[in-house]
Amino acid sequence: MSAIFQCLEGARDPKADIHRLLITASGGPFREVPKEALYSVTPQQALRHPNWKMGQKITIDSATMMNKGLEVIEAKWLFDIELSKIDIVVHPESIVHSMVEWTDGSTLAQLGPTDMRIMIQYALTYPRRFSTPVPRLDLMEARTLRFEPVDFGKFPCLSLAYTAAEVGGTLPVVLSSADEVVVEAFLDTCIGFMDIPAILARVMDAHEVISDPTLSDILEVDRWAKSTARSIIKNHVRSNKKSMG
Ligand SMILES: NC(=O)C1=CN([C@@H]2O[C@H](COP(=O)(O)OP(=O)(O)OC[C@H]3O[C@@H](n4cnc5c(N)ncnc54)[C@H](OP(=O)(O)O)[C@@H]3O)[C@@H](O)[C@H]2O)C=CC1
Ligand SMILES: CC(=O)[C@@H](O)[C@H](O)COP(=O)(O)O
Repeated sequence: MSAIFQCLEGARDPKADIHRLLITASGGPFREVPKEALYSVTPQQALRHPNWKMGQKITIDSATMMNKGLEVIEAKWLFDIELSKIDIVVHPESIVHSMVEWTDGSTLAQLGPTDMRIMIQYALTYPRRFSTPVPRLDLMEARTLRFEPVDFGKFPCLSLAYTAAEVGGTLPVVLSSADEVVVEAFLDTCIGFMDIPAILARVMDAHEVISDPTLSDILEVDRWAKSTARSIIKNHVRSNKKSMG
């Protein structure tokens, strides 16, 4: 989001002049793994992010690409941009941290080393910029910047996030809260990697959306989503045990 914010700096009328936001995603550890293999990947494999050293939850979210889906929801609200103007592009190098394409065909990109300390420092020092201990980006070393389309079929969490963003109300709460529980269940090897989107879809389907929620509605929906995810996981584990005899 810092990258988008930086690309928007100085724009007189961003809402009118933006053609689309391009949020970059590394593609995670399974970018080149065939979909059928994802049913048997382990938490250890999912935690091996190719570029970023992050916490366990966000690292699994990067592997399912839910992290990028959550960023789409963030961007919609942070920058007040309609969903149809928010695209994701896979960029394995994680050097371009996102881009803004303008109505005149220009595209502004924010590049930098793959290190969050720069983005966090800029959030603290804005509008000034100060030196950091982070090694500088060397494009002569990077040489190639690749961009690939997102595979929505392989990463169903992305479509769930776009659906939550489209429907709005309390559905993004359900997605985010249930995701916490489901990711934990995967890390605890209670469920498989591809059970993550399957269980999230079931929780979302079971939810009656409140379109204009109060804070207490949101807190209650957070509780409901986590409890519903837990009971689906419990039944899932129980039926797995039965099928294994
Ligand atoms: N790391 C990165 O490069 C990036 C991170 N982010 C975002 O930053 C956030 C943190 O990421 P990261 O540091 O990697 O994650 P970690 O899992 O390493 O850290 C999460 C931290 O949040 C705390 N926490 C979790 N739940 C709660 C809660 N309910 N109330 C208060 N604190 C809580 C944890 O505390 P405890 O240790 O006690 O569980 C832990 O200290 C995430 O939202 C992630 O999406 C975004 C972009 C990049
Ligand atoms: C650094 C940052 O903002 C993370 O959100 C990072 O983008 C996660 O990696 P993915 O691009 O693989 O989700």
